[in-house]
Amino acid sequence: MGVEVSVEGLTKSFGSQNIWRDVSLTLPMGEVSVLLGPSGTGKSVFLKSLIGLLHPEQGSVIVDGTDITKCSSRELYEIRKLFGVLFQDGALFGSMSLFDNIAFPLREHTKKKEDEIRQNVMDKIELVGLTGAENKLPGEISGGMRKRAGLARALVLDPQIILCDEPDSGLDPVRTAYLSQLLIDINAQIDATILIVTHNIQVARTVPDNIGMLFRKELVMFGPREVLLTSDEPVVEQFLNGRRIGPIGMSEEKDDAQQKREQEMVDAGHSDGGTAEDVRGIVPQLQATPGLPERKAVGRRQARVREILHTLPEPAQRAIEESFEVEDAAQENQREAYRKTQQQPVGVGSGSNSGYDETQQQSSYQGSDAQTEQFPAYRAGDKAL
Ligand SMILES: Nc1ncnc2c1ncn2[C@@H]1O[C@H](COP(=O)(O)OP(=O)(O)OP(=O)(O)O)[C@@H](O)[C@H]1O
Repeated sequence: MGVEVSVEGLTKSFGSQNIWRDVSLTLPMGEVSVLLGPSGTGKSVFLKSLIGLLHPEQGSVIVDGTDITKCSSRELYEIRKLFGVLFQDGALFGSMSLFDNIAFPLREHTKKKEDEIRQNVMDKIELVGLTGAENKLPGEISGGMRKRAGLARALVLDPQIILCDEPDSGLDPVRTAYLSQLLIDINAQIDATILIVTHNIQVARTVPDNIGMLFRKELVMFGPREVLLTSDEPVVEQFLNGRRIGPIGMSEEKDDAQQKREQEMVDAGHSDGGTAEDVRGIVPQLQATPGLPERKAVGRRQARVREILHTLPEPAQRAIEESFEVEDAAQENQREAYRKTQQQPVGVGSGSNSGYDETQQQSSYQGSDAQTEQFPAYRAGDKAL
């Protein structure tokens, strides 16, 4: 089960360069959250601050009751075991095979025997669709494969908190869709608290329970995904639609005069670079693959959000009510499909029509062959990625 991460008044600078200030948010236990923000706003710095790799000057980060900004290095070492982190570039050791890279945390942090380590590592390799590539060096595989190897390594200690820094960067849209599904399925199976940093709007719209956004050295919002997705804040609207027109510039700060000049060009018929379609608004959140347990986070989040509903903007309130209806129906389907996988098959020829379908049965997160069905293309061969 995941643990809550509570950030209060966090401020980080490098020398005289302030990155962000007074950031407060809570990653609810077992929920999936996404952090958005233009390049250079300090999203990676934020992730690194959550695991104590960087040291903010002010504020606190409470993980499982411990403030990691103030604890001893021994306590920090223990707390870090709760985390699985997928760094932006996979952060693999170039001289080690994928197998040894993925085994590294187990050899470093546990006393498991080699045959147990092998089993665990091969399970994770299969989970992310890298079977057959375990003996390759990171330099011999594609960027997308490195990313998946990094995810396998992040999962190998069965983390309670998973941090993913741009898991989709370098992946094509189809592989990104598989990765999104994989993250939701992992959440359903181990109920881990997940934070994903991404620029991918499709991921932001379909994966998380909560979304936050960093801009101009501040957290401009963080909350239920419907709040940001229905927001008419200019910065949110511009970011979601990928337009040049708005407060975000090529460098982060854009002054009023530049905004005015660009608006005049667009008014005169020049494209603003965005899609014609407005991509704000709610689309259904991804559900766990049928046959897996329901995501426990869904019910907990509904209870939590109901309590704060009256404090949210009107459009978000409406969108949340609608989301709840869709979620309730989807959860019921999920439960029903899961129940079927749990039923014992009745003897052949007994005339049973229990609906049990062995081909649908999915085993658990640990070593499931069925899990890799989420990566059929990968199973067919990893050359493509
Ligand atoms: N160790 C460091 N020392 C000094 N400056 C740093 C360090 N790490 C990051 N920075 C600076 O902090 C700022 C934010 O960097 P960060 O990588 O967190 O941005 P980001 O929002 O993740 O960007 P992107 O979306 O492009 O990955 C940048 O200006 C970067 O140069």
